[in-house]
Amino acid sequence: MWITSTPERALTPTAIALGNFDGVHLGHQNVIKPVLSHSLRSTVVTFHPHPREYFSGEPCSLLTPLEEKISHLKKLGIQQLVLLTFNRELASLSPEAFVKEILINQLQPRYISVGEDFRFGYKRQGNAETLRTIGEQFGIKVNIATLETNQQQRISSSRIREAIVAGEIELANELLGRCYTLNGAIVAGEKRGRTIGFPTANLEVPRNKLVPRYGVYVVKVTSTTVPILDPHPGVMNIGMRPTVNGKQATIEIHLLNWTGNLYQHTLNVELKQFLRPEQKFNSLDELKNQITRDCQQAITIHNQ
Ligand SMILES: Cc1cc2nc3c(=O)[nH]c(=O)nc-3n(C[C@H](O)[C@H](O)[C@H](O)COP(=O)(O)O)c2cc1C
Ligand SMILES: Nc1ncnc2c1ncn2[C@@H]1O[C@H](COP(=O)(O)OP(=O)(O)O)[C@@H](O)[C@H]1O
Repeated sequence: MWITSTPERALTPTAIALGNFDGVHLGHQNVIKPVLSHSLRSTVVTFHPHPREYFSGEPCSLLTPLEEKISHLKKLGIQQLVLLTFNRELASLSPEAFVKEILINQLQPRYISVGEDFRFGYKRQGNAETLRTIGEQFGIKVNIATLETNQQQRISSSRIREAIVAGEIELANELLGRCYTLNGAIVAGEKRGRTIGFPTANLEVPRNKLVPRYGVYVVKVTSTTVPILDPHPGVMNIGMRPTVNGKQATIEIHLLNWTGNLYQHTLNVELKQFLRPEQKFNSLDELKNQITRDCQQAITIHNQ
């Protein structure tokens, strides 16, 4: 849901300012352009925690955890993110009560845009048309966006999640309209990588980030905290490292033809292609030979 709202009341329930309210940062171009008049702010409204988490009672892994969502929305020039706490009280509001108590009383929107399949209110009783009808009574224009499709199928987050879990990263990227990205800080590992000629930076992602299928990927890496070539090509292994009897899953990145220190820095890793599943090799030499081949394949793919 996207709402253009006035600023005074929008700071309840929880509003996260994404940028300068006098203007909008447009991605990396560093252009500041005033686009809104009459103090309206472009606002994205989302539920937090995710309704799926609320109903299942279990933490669920997400395509875009909150921090990452904020970063994407900032790049798009959205000025404010509003989080509605999804709890029993919110879930029990009728569609009319949701519109009046949450939207009208607190956000004061002038214009709302939702997707065709939007559902809201107790037991998902309200839909996009309901919102339009109720909105009209309050002078709010409701835009109903038609759904994007791919191969005649609706693009849904569950379809994207399935592709990521299956390692079908190119399909996931096509459906997302951008590359699936892992963000996090680089932490110390067992310092073995450097001894086999392939130092690998260990990435720590948020606990609720959906981790792709275990295996080796071609990646592109950017960072705002370290002067690496932007974006820099690399290879990434996700998994248990059976060759070295790893005890827990790690996400490790080797940057091609690069040396430097990445500890404590933050990397954004864009997944481009799945190369192969993880394997248990009989020796470190065999592993090293395979990683050499992975790097060669990655260079070919990057040059295409
Ligand atoms: C491109 C690439 C492919 C890898 N493939 C495998 C693999 O198939 N099997 C495996 O056990 N470990 C694999 N690894 C992980 C290595 O075992 C790991 O990087 C090495 O043990 C160094 O670990 P350290 O960073 O904790 O020192 C791979 C690493 C990279 C960078
Ligand atoms: N090309 C490179 N790719 C990834 N990390 C590199 C590279 N060159 C140097 N490094 C440094 O080496 C570290 C990884 O070395 P490694 O021996 O695998 O140690 P660790 O087990 O602590 O990850 C990285 O965190 C980074 O600081």
